[in-house]
Amino acid sequence: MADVLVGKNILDEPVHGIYIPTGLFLAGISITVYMSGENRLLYTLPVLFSFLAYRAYAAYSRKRSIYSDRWSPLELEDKTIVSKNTAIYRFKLNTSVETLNLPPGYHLMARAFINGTEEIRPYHPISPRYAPGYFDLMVKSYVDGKVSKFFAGLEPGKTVDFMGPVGKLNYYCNSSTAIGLVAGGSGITPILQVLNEIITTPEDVTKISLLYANETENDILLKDELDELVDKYPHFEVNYVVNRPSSNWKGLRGYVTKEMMQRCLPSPSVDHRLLICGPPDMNSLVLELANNIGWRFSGEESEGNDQVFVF
Ligand SMILES: Cc1cc2nc3c(=O)[nH]c(=O)nc-3n(C[C@H](O)[C@H](O)[C@H](O)COP(=O)(O)OP(=O)(O)OC[C@H]3O[C@@H](n4cnc5c(N)ncnc54)[C@H](O)[C@@H]3O)c2cc1C
Repeated sequence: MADVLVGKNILDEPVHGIYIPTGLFLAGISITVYMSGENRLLYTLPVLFSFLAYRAYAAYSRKRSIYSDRWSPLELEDKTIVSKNTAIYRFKLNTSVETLNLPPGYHLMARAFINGTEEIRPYHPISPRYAPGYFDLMVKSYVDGKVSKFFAGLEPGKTVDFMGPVGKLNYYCNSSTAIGLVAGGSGITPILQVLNEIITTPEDVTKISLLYANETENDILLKDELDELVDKYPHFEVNYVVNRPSSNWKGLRGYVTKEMMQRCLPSPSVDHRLLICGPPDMNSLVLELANNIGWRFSGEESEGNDQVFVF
């Protein structure tokens, strides 16, 4: 899996950090020796070999930032408030060229010690898979929540322990012709990962339809960003459904219904998939409706290739 590199950091990357300077150095020495006939310049070669040894050591001793079998503290770089109870937290990876490279639908475990007790919760990063040097978590804080409230109190410079990745979903480019996504509240996070994966892969032409349910219109997370994506990517569409809307709300109202699913999402078919992430009650309701419409699922915990997948 290839990592994205930004130009200014290309020399930090192991291969380029060795080949490019070596090539330039050798070309320079060869031309100078050829033009001047001064063979003593070849005595500079030990300098080159020392440089190569240093670059190779630096490249191979570089550590990954997150492991699946132990906790790693990562520094909060930035925090962006997106609604009254939700913020995006940007964490730094160990180097500016490392990418989290998390498959869509996979999450990280975050650990906090609250009143001396270890608390562990899962979170789905929402940044693009190959974002260099960082990843973003979007966390909704609950008044009586332990870890989500701990996040809300974090300031840049503080660290949080992470472990991962964890997950099951198998997604391959163009493996379905159309995908229906149903999200509720902060359940939008894994849905954004799948969406990101599809729209950042130019050859992926999967049609994506999102039905996003919330209590009020103020609870809709990243609405402007989602609407922008609809304008930019013709194969993506979104419908919002709000349970307690204001009188100005022009979108869908109430809880998700069978008619909404039939109108806003692809129909059940072997070429189509349905991915669902919301609070448990909403997931149960959507699965029941999906069953009525004709989607087939095992009724057990979702497996990676399931046509109907609940995160
Ligand atoms: C696979 C997975 C991925 C997740 N990814 C994200 C993510 O990217 N972003 C994110 O914000 N959350 C995500 N969550 C939820 C997250 O793991 C925590 O459960 C959430 O942050 C609350 O933890 P807490 O310790 O603050 O609350 P807890 O201390 O565990 O719960 C305390 C109280 O908080 C309230 N509460 C907690 N969770 C909910 C909820 N879902 N709906 C309504 N009230 C609730 C309830 O009143 C509850 O009694 C994910 C969950 C799973 C299973």
